[in-house]
Amino acid sequence: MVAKSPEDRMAEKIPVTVLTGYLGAGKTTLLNRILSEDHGRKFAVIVNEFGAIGIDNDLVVGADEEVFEMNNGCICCTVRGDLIRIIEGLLKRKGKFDAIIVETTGLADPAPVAQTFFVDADVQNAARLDAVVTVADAKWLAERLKDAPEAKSQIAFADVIILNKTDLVSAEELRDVEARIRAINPYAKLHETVKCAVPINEVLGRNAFDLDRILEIEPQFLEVEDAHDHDHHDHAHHDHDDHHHHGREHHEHASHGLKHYHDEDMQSVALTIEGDVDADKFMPWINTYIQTEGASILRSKGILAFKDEPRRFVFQGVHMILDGDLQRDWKPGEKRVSRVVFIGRNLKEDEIRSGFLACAA
Ligand SMILES: Nc1nc2c(ncn2[C@@H]2O[C@H](COP(=O)(O)OP(=O)(O)OP(=O)(O)O)[C@@H](O)[C@H]2O)c(=O)[nH]1
Repeated sequence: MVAKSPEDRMAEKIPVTVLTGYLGAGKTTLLNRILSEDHGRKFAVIVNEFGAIGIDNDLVVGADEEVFEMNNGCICCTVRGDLIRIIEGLLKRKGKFDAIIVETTGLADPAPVAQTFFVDADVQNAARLDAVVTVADAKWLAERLKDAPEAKSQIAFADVIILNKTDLVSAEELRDVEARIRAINPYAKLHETVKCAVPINEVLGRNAFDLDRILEIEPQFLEVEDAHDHDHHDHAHHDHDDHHHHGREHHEHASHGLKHYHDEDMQSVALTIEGDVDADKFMPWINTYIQTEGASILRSKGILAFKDEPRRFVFQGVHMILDGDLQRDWKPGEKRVSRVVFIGRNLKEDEIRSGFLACAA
């Protein structure tokens, strides 16, 4: 038997794509595009979301794919252990799929996520980080670069950048945002898109993650600390039916020797009605609320059971722009519940709660 070259061993490792991008940029849109394409490959998908209510998982299409959900906080800190466990579990079933895709929450700093593939020995032996793919919102990125350090880190760490929603900006605005991206990351392959329309081969199988470049940005990338104290920023609270989640200030902390940033001002309000909602009450409420409070609501999503409607109503918004339609039927045996989640700064939680609960049918 001939000894295997390092290249051969590399090729045998399962490629992992980390899909990142700020809240609402289009990560799920890209993921769904990848999964719906006739690619003949089988993916395992890991989805991490901030809102703790399991809506993202529901919005991912794909009959064949296995979707693993991680809802208990941000992937870059509290649940990194979960990420390692899920990946180790997947690696034991090698051969069942061709690649792993990790969709992080919009609020994750990708550095510690990427680091997972270099500091955990079992993961490192069997998986390789293929690329960090960052979806950027052409309309909002410039604003987020000013007030959200995660957004900047996502751009800095990207091997591939999908500059999405170009339909929402002028040619001049597009040049401006592109220049801002290039000032942070001159290396990444950049694609301008509407609805993340990009050939799948531009996103997967890139073999693009460049450790040397990352060490230039983040010299401590490979340093590992044993002790790992997260008590001071346990930012997921789960009370009764509703979940909320907040902090006070921009917060920087070290994890595994790596500095990373957290926007502790960001909060989410997630609410559930155990049953139907009256569409004639809900639609005017959500439209008005989003128009008046959209500046502070970065992201909104919901899956609703409308009275006398066999299909699920799914809506989502980024600031003031709302999308919603009736999608598939509620399945037999599937419990008709109505769930919404709002993510933003200084959310008026009581107002949102009373407004939503008043829409119950
Ligand atoms: N106008 C416009 N809207 C888009 C485009 N791409 C996606 N959207 C819409 O933007 C919203 C957010 O898209 P998602 O793919 O859910 O974004 P995301 O990054 O997964 O969001 P989070 O997981 O909440 O961070 C949805 O309503 C999409 O339909 C685009 O190119 N143009």
